Amino acid sequence: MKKIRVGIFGFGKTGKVIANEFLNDSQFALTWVVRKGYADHHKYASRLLGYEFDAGKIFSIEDVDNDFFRERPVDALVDFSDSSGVYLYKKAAEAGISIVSAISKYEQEEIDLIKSLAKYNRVLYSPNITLGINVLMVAAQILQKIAPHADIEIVEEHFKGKREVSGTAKRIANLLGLNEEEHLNSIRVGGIVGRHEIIFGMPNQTIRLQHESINRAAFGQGAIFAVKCLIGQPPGLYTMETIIAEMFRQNIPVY
Ligand SMILES: NC(=O)C1=CN([C@@H]2O[C@H](COP(=O)(O)OP(=O)(O)OC[C@H]3O[C@@H](n4cnc5c(N)ncnc54)[C@H](OP(=O)(O)O)[C@@H]3O)[C@@H](O)[C@H]2O)C=CC1
Ligand SMILES: O=C(O)C1=N[C@H](C(=O)O)C[C@H](O)C1
Repeated sequence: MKKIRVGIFGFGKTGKVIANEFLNDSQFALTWVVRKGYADHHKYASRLLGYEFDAGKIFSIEDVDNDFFRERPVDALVDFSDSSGVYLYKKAAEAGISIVSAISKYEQEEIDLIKSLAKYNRVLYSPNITLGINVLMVAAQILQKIAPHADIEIVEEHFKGKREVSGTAKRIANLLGLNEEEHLNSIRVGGIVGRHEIIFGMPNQTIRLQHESINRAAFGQGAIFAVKCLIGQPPGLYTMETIIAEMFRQNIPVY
């Protein structure tokens, strides 16, 4: 069976784990990895991750010229780099490559660029690409409608070095119509990969919806799920939330 060819932007804390998940999935062929600098330039991500075969040749963003995507065709580009990577998407989209962006925080200009590419290509954007957090986001919106008077607070916990507020938590606040300044609480401790909790406070009961990524492989499995979802789809802007919401609709229990 023809493998799904994937190229990855980013080979940092998360990108390395994402590359490993794709290398471990026989349905995929990791074709290249693009990173910002020249570290490990033209080495293979597979070898750096301990495999005995060559896959995922490493390039720098400086190598991504007008012919890069045509000379190294893939079916999907998976981005775990930096918001600046979005400015390379147009070349990929014009080469017919589906785009899965897992960048957690974009400025409006970058969102607008992604929307413009979605007019003629498949683009999936997800600030948190785990299956679990997107189930939590859909469930929270349903719960808010069921209990419209509940007090709601968001707590996000990440590793000590994460400077920015969680893009996931910002997205949750936006979905629930909450003021981030007032209802989003950030904690930075140790090596926490990512934990998000939405607390619904009512007079006589509290409901806590919580998701914890205990290994960055969760993001890799989410990216694999996302790439597979885009196969065969028409051009458009997709999100994990819309895909999971449809799965909710199809699986609501009937009593
Ligand atoms: N949506 C989701 O579920 C998740 C999203 N993320 C997001 O992924 C991003 C990366 O996170 P993390 O791995 O921790 O960050 P790191 O800083 O550890 O790694 C960033 C990587 O991106 C590379 N890079 C930077 N700029 C570019 C560019 N313009 N083009 C290509 N590569 C580039 C860096 O290259 P170099 O090595 O040369 O410096 C590095 O390899 C963040 O935005 C984070 O929020 C993370 C986890 C989950
Ligand atoms: O930087 C990270 O690691 C993560 N970033 C995303 C965010 O900011 O929401 C998603 C995940 O929580 C991990």
